[in-house]
Amino acid sequence: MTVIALRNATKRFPGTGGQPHTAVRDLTFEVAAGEFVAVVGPTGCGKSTTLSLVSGLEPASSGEVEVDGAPVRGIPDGVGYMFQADAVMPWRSVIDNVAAGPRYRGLSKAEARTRAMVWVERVGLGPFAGYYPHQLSGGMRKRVALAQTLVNEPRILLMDEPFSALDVQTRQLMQDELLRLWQGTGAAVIFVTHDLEEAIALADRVVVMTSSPATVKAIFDVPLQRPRQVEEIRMTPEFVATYREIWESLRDEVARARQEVSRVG
Ligand SMILES: Nc1ncnc2c1ncn2[C@@H]1O[C@H](COP(=O)(O)OP(=O)(O)OP(=O)(O)O)[C@@H](O)[C@H]1O
Repeated sequence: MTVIALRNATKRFPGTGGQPHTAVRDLTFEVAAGEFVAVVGPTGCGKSTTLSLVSGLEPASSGEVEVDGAPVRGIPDGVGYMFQADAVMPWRSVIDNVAAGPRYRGLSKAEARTRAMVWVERVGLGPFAGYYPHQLSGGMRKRVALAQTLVNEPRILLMDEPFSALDVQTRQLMQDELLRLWQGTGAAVIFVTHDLEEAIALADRVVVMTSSPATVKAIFDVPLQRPRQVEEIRMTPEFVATYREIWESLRDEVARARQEVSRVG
């Protein structure tokens, strides 16, 4: 069942010289329930803008963006986000950070804390429930952010380079953690990343964007079984072959974007 659909979606922002600036053009792709789609493309091509269209943070200038078959107008129900900078509140303990969403959605304090504790345990932070963010490592904070997002049981998960600030080891741990927690939720995921290895390790399909203004260049199926163990899967011949195939497509766009940057400045 298609949950997210973009059809020829274009986004133009007011440009500095009076000319509109096209951030993304004619984007067309779909994401089904329970499907994990990664979006890769050169720096600045319009990946975050794509997420803003789906989340309703920015309206499309033309074309269609639909969630559950209805045009997106404002933020649709059941959308969870995770960004590079997490939304962990420094003045709240781990449990209260995770309970904030359920509280906001009308649960009593006790109910919200009970529900939050389930997710705090699931992300492996049970013993740290009373800790404050400054007492946690970067990886632990990411776990809080993951619990904060998943406690709301989103049907759509929009992730914008959520792990890119982490060291390689912690990053792989978090990727495994994400897959473990996402599996079986039925959530449709769009995961934006610069890192093709990360995209392949996580996704069912990889959308390659062109350099700016971004459009879909190609969409690749990832022929890797689930459940996956991220460190293990990277060594397999299927992974390497998939990497080579997608990189072939992405490489030209990255080169084009670099030329563009050196031309501009
Ligand atoms: N609110 C806005 N107003 C004006 N221009 C914007 C706005 N948001 C994005 N843009 C422009 O749209 C283009 C695409 O930006 P976007 O952040 O979507 O790219 P990205 O691929 O996510 O970048 P990165 O890889 O660096 O994270 C850029 O040229 C950016 O300057």
